[in-house]
Amino acid sequence: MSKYNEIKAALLGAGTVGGGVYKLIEKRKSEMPSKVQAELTITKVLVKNLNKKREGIPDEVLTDDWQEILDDPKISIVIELMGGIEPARTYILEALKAGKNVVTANKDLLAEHGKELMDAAEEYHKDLYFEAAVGGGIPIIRPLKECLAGNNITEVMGIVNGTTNYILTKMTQEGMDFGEALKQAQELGFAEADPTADVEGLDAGRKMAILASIAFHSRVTFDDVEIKGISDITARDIKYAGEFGYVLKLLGVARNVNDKIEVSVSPVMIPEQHPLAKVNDSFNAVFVHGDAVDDAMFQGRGAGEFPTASAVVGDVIATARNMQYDCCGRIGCSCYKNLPMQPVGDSRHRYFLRFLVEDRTGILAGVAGVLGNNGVSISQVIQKPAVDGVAELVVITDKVETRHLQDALVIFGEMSMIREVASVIRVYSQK
Ligand SMILES: NC(=O)C1=CN([C@@H]2O[C@H](COP(=O)(O)OP(=O)(O)OC[C@H]3O[C@@H](n4cnc5c(N)ncnc54)[C@H](OP(=O)(O)O)[C@@H]3O)[C@@H](O)[C@H]2O)C=CC1
Ligand SMILES: N[C@@H](CC=O)C(=O)O
Repeated sequence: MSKYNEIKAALLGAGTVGGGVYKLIEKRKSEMPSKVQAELTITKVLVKNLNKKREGIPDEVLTDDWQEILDDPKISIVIELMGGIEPARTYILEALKAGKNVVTANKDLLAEHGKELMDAAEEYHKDLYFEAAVGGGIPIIRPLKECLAGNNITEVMGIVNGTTNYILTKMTQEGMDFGEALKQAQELGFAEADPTADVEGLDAGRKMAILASIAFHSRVTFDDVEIKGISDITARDIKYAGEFGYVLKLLGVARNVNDKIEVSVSPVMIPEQHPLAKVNDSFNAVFVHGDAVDDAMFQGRGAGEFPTASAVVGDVIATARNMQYDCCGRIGCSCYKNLPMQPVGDSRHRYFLRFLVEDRTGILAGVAGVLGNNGVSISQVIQKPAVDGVAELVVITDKVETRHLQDALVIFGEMSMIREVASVIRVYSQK
């Protein structure tokens, strides 16, 4: 019989991440007494389908009955890895109310109901950790909440979705088509249950809402984030990016500009020499700018079984340690400000515009005229010869207020010389 007491935990979900967490806790089992002065055991695993074969998880711990976990007073940590809003939200609230600590990787839930969950954790003095919800295996939540707590953070920016970074990397480096790259990302366990959330930027939007809330101490929800995904990105856009010396990435940007917050997710052309341009495959990277630390960068695998399990198990160990010292619930909600959001039209960016135009003279002058009349100046141009009567004109603008570009786009839509504005993509520029 062990001299240590036993901390019992339950897993909700045994998919990509849940399976990884079970295996990683088993792998570290013998070291747990040294790490947390207790044995740590997963005694129950909640799943939907009891008949599915689970590699590495014994059948006897599986259950499809949440009540069995909730009613078990010996289970003191609930690890939610089912995903989605319901029943995850209800289960977490019930677990906290029943006096159990919670670890989750569920960004969908936190981006929408973060305040409600935090309030419940505070009310019942329990831990609610969610390191894996942003950046997979990268430590970023606790560094922001704890290590960087002495800073006034004004910018958080980075690549926060592994699936889209994998897709864009494969399209750029191997000329792979979008569908094939997405299929591979799904097979590798990076993608969400519905990969639309990845491809359309929703997953990254949820993560940026969570990061911005923590960084700026003001609640930002998913609805506050301006979002554009990568489903419209074509091989031609990627090729032109290369011609101009850029690499295309799905970038999340959160800024506090004079106490107004702007948060966006969109494809951005990044200079080839920028550190983010070299972050490939399922890797994520997050830049943080604080008044004391200056610039800090966090990089690592942003998705997948064991990178994500790494963050979840770190949270479970932190919770177990807090339990030993009776200090659960010490890191609660840090949103003590109520800052307004900056309207999207006010934000300033450079843009890449790709036009399909009639094959005749005067097109560049016409396009430049409309842009100029709306206060948009051009910094670079590429014109391609016509194929089947349609020519291509590509311009990169200087930094403009987004509303001015939007006004110009309306006028382009009415010009007969312009067949289509095929792409409008942001180009990276310093603050
Ligand atoms: N995959 C990744 O790389 C990352 C995922 N995350 C997040 O982690 C969470 C889990 O993701 P992932 O492991 O990929 O998801 P999966 O789809 O692979 O697994 C989900 C698991 O939850 C179970 N489940 C779903 N709904 C219910 C329910 N109503 N009752 C009981 N069990 C249920 C499923 O059961 P069954 O097996 O029976 O179907 C399955 O075991 C999500 O919130 C996701 O956003 C975070 C970071 C990275
Ligand atoms: N689907 C997500 C998984 C991790 O959060 C991603 O691809 O980043």
